[in-house]
Amino acid sequence: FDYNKPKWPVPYRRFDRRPDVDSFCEAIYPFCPTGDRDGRIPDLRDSDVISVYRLQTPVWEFKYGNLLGKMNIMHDAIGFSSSETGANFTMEWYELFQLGNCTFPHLRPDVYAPFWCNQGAACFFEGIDDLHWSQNGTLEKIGEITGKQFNEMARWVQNDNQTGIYYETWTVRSDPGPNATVWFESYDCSQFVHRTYRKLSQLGAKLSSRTQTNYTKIYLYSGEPAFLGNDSSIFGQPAL
Ligand SMILES: CCCCCCCC/C=C\CCCCCCCC(=O)OC[C@@H](O)COP(=O)(O)OC[C@@H](O)CO
Repeated sequence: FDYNKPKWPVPYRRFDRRPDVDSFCEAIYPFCPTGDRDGRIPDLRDSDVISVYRLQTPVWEFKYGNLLGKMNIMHDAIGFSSSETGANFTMEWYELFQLGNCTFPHLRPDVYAPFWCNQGAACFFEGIDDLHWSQNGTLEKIGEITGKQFNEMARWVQNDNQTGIYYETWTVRSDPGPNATVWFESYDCSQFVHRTYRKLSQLGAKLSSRTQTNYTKIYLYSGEPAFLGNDSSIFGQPAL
């Protein structure tokens, strides 16, 4: 235990590689249908000038319009537009098996521990669906970056995507008050957008929004969590 490191929030756990998904997990909609199967991101010319866009729309907007937007349940993404080629791109991070699977586990008859289908991943694809983002949300230019900065960001996204695997819907804190302790941060679409903005800023990009940007959080309030052990020590699944 490192007494110099704050105990809370518990750091998000990263992994060496993304595991195969269990066939038990079913997606209602295919994940990243028009993105590259291996998550590749095209290399742009270093001298290119890329416009960067803040994208926001209600979760499931393509199916329910502004329904969840009325409850401020919003999805966040980033858009890019190359001045040299005119190509547009959307980059977002979301669940492989939808939000419900990342918010609540399954109880399976043959498995003692709660079973999660909660992988999330980055999705990069050509095109920006202007209407999808602008009609109930936001599509705002927030800056320009060079092709070189874009390419370095792309390499960072691919490593981030191989190590940050599990979507976490809940932000867990001690109480609703302003001085609450955060026990666990969420790990969702908006966190990816924040990490990417931070990486672009580290690469020297200047990004700014003319309007206040609000991000969706759902809170779970709890006393100080105690570590109980891992699944096998808690749920005692006999060796299969
Ligand atoms: C049986 C359904 C149960 C649903 C339970 C949901 C309970 C949680 C309630 C509120 C959650 C608030 C936190 C959600 C953060 C949303 C930000 C985010 O991570 O969005 C990612 C996805 O949810 C967005 O999904 P889509 O709208 O499908 O967008 C993907 C689309 O853009 C692909 O092109």
